Amino acid sequence: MTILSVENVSKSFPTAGEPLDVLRDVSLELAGGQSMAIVGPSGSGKSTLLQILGTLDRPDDGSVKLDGEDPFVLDDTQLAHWRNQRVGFIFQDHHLLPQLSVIENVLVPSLAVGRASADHIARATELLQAVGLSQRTGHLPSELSGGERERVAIARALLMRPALVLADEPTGNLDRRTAESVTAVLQTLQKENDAILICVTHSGALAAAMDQRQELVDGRLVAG
Ligand SMILES: Nc1ncnc2c1ncn2[C@@H]1O[C@H](COP(=O)(O)OP(=O)(O)OP(=O)(O)O)[C@@H](O)[C@H]1O
Repeated sequence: MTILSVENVSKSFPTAGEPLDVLRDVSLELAGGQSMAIVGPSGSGKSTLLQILGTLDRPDDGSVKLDGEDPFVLDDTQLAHWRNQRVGFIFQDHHLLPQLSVIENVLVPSLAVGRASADHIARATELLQAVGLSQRTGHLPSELSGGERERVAIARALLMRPALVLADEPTGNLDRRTAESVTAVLQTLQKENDAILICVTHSGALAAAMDQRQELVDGRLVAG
């Protein structure tokens, strides 16, 4: 079973005055199939933590390991490959490519390793069925509702069977009912794939749906 192990991660940003200590000794451990919400006020460092967990930014101190492997020892090319294979990202504004169809968007992570294979296409088709969009695979993102676009983003995040799925406000732009159904889809797919899911959110409903809740307070994680 996959284990995500985060130990004493710290991160500061320079300012005109004293450096801003955004994360101080953040530690957490999650196993495959588990989910965690990270809550906290605006500016408390939630996105910074998610960026570090996704290896898009590096900690100043501490370690992030997936199954005992430290991705930060890799060079940039190896790290990009590792991230593509191991981490799925879901953003509030979905980041779909407007000129690509729904299924092409889902297949984007497979393009980093060459052409989409028949297996990738079968997986994308399955995932689009699971998120309820099997009738919309040839449509453009502009032809979908906000909730449907977020479902495409969820399918795309899971294409490569990542061990870790990171979501930044995945329901932030959605009305309550749509948010509930998107949360249910995300959770079902996360559990079926035995992935670790970490959601950064201001939404009490999304946080309540996760197995665990942690709050970032003064750069430290406290049980929420
Ligand atoms: N690259 C950077 N350089 C300097 N300061 C940064 C950088 N990235 C983030 N910060 C600062 O670090 C703090 C934490 O930002 P972060 O985006 O992680 O907060 P957040 O909790 O995700 O906020 P929100 O809920 O509003 O998205 C903020 O004060 C922000 O201005």
